Amino acid sequence: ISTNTPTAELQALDAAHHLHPFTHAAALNKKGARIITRAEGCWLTDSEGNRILDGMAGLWCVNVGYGRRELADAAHRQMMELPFYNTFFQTSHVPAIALSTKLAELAPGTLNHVFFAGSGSEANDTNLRMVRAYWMQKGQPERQWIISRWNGYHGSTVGAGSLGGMKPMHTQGVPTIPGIAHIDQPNWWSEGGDLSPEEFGLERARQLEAKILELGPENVAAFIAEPVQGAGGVIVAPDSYWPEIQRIVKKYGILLIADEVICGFGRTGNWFGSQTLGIQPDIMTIAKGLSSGYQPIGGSIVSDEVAEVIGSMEFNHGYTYSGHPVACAVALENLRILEEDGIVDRVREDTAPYLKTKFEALAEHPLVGEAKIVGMMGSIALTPDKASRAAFASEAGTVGLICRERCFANNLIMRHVYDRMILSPALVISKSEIDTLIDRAWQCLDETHAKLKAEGMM
Ligand SMILES: Cc1ncc(COP(=O)(O)O)c(CNc2cccc(C(=O)O)c2)c1O
Repeated sequence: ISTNTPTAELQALDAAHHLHPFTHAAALNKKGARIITRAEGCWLTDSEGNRILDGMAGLWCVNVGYGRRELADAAHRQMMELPFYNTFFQTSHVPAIALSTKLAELAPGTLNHVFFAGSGSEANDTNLRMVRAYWMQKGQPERQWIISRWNGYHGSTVGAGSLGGMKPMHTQGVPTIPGIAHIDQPNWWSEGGDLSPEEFGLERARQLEAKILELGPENVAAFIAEPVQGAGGVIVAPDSYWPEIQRIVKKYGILLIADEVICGFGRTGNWFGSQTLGIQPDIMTIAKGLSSGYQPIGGSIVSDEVAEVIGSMEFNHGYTYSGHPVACAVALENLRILEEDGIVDRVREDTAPYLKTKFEALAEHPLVGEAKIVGMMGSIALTPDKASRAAFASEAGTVGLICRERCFANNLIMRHVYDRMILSPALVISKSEIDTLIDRAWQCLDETHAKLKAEGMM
């Protein structure tokens, strides 16, 4: 089979043999998957020849856009030179050395050491083991608890899935692993009630201090959080949140892990979301934009202090593909493109401000309650009543799904998270493509609104 195989045949084979992530297979197989065959810049082509504007950069990851030949060439060169060797057993290789050196240069503060993995989930599993080992090595083995947030997302391995706060992932027969506690998320739109955003931000941040005191400060190892929650619906915390979190982690001397899998590599207008939000983490989780998704790679960038402690023991952890040479070579070339094409600077100075103005104007639509965007990651909250910030009477996600279907019908990809619509385009999106994207978003919202009224759903 090939990209020229008829769609129906591809869909039948897909239904017969291929199991998809986070999918109800029987339902998908009834309608058949959409087959994406090619992509260029911000545009996808499917097996029916439709050209689709990808408002999600794949899965928040194709930061430099599709079709960058330099990345394919980097992969080919490396494959011809050294297609694989491991970094276990006292060995290393140029791609892993070069990439970790580049990341140390780009990362803020003393974040100068990189432990590689094949994905963001695996990197967060590294962090789980690393922070526990760190405190054992420091002579405080009772510091076991790791605190994270409900509706935070840190991946899908058993460890990362436990760190995350997506309850449906904790109810499939694999409970969360011991030693992980969750506090509430800083989602003012859905959970702020009558508090102002500023009051709410402080209240939610202070849940961390309350949880630390409940567990006993001497028993707490770390706090993990996304600078801006991504898969949770692009939840932008009120301005009062992060300074308070920073104060609390410093006060109790616990490690701060910033999960930059989505926020990293220009997504928020700086190299890292931590820089945009004013966070000083001890560890940063990276993946996605690290290679723009052209190769599977993730990692943990850790501080001099953490590296020194971990480095004074046999750290019994790692993966076959930790520092895979081809993945590292492609990631390095990807960072070179981001830097030399000035993409991160142009996002911050030019295209993100342009997008922000047009994106926030979506809040004028009758269906849209709030529109929040940081750099190139934004979300709108759909609501039947803006003033009360009410949820729809239908099951959460029903309206979001309708709107997503309207997007596909209009050859635009936006993700829905319950009844929020998400945007996270490639960082190379042009102003005219932003105009097209926003025009289509308005169209989708109008069609969704019409459908809801026709069906008496609002
Ligand atoms: C903040 C964060 N941390 C870790 C991971 C896990 O990375 P891997 O998937 O490479 O193991 C993620 C991944 N985020 C992610 C992955 C797949 C789908 C969606 C979605 O929003 O639909 C989001 C993420 O967003």
